[in-house]
Amino acid sequence: MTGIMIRTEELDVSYGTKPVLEAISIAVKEGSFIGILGPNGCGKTTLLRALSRIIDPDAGSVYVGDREIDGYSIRELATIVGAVPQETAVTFDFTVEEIVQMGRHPYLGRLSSMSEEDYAICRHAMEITNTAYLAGSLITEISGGERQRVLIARALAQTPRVLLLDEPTSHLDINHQIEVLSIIRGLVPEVTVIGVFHDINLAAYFCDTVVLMERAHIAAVGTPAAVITDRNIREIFGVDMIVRTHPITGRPYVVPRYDSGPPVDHPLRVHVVCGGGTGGETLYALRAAGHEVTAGVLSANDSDCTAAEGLGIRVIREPPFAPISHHSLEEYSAILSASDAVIVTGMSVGPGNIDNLRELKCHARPRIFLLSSDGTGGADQDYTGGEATAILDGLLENGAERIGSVPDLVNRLAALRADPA
Ligand SMILES: Nc1ncnc2c1ncn2[C@@H]1O[C@H](COP(=O)(O)OP(=O)(O)OP(=O)(O)O)[C@@H](O)[C@H]1O
Repeated sequence: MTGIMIRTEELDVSYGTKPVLEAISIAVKEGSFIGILGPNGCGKTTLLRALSRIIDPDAGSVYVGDREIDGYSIRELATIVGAVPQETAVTFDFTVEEIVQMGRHPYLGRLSSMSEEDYAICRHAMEITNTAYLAGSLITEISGGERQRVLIARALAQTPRVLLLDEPTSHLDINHQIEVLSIIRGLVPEVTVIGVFHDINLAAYFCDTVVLMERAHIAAVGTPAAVITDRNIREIFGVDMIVRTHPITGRPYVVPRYDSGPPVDHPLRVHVVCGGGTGGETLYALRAAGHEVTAGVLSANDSDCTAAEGLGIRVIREPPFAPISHHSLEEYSAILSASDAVIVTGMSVGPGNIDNLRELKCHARPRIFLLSSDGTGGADQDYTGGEATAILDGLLENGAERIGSVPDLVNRLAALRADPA
């Protein structure tokens, strides 16, 4: 054994005259969990089919262990490679138990029947996939999610060394997705697993290696962190996603960067002074309403800074725990001068961010809206010995408006855009 469990060399596959895989070369290490990702129709299922010899390539080779896949008998290959197909429709009235027992067929002689050991292996496969309670049910009379788990049990009953899974969790609810993938993860490293995923986050969490495909080709291979980047996602899936590192798992995860709303005529330039999570909803709503939004000055480790950057909003930022620099204040001052409106959220104000309010006090020109859920327009907490409260009170005396909710703010700015006077 080479340490490589399954590999392809320059694999070409086509359906009729349509090339679907072109010169695919991958090597899957024994005992690893590989996730294949890619847009619809890029060839993921076809690659799995080639790896299980369901289809023959036009050119190139598939190796299982040290041998070319064609060198195995069907029966021998089925003892090594188990596959769970994407299409789970089963039309014959077999019981769940019978379906799972089919997984033992490659091990049975022509006339021999199942041994005690075969039954025990099937029971174990059903236990770990939580399908034992369905044993006597007809496969045609259980839910799609249950059927998916039964087909995984059948593949496990083959006691394969390689498990190929085509969207193993597509019919499963979130609880069963995690349960089934945890079970499959638990089979590693005794079993080498190759799975097609549509859920990038599940692949990132469960897989050691991710293969990103793009129209018949492999675009990237590597650790989830190396492959799941905003650039790769944008280029391959054609969608803007926010890619972050999960604070607990250390794995990448993606969330959509939802579209800003349709472009509006004469958008307002709106600056948001926020912090500590008070600004996220406002930033999102103002951007969705089509305004040109800026934010800051914010500390780089503030969740509002993360939210602004995730939304593609220009943000004036300082390194974590650094005071607001002269340079940032200049930039902030220039933005305030150019803004049509400034929103101050009901954030906590302390020595680290009081300069935001001090600077704003000097800028009478833009419309100022003090947004707080209690409608008072005050700071959530004032850690400045009253200075922040005094500045906000002064702004109100000079015409700043109190706003009690984000929808009210959006409506107020819409009115302002329609009638700047
Ligand atoms: N049996 C077939 N005959 C002809 N064309 C096919 C056949 N199966 C798949 N195709 C085509 O081959 C291409 C690759 O299909 P494949 O199922 O491998 O893609 P996929 O990446 O798994 O897609 P999805 O994410 O939608 O499941 C697609 O354009 C598809 O329409």
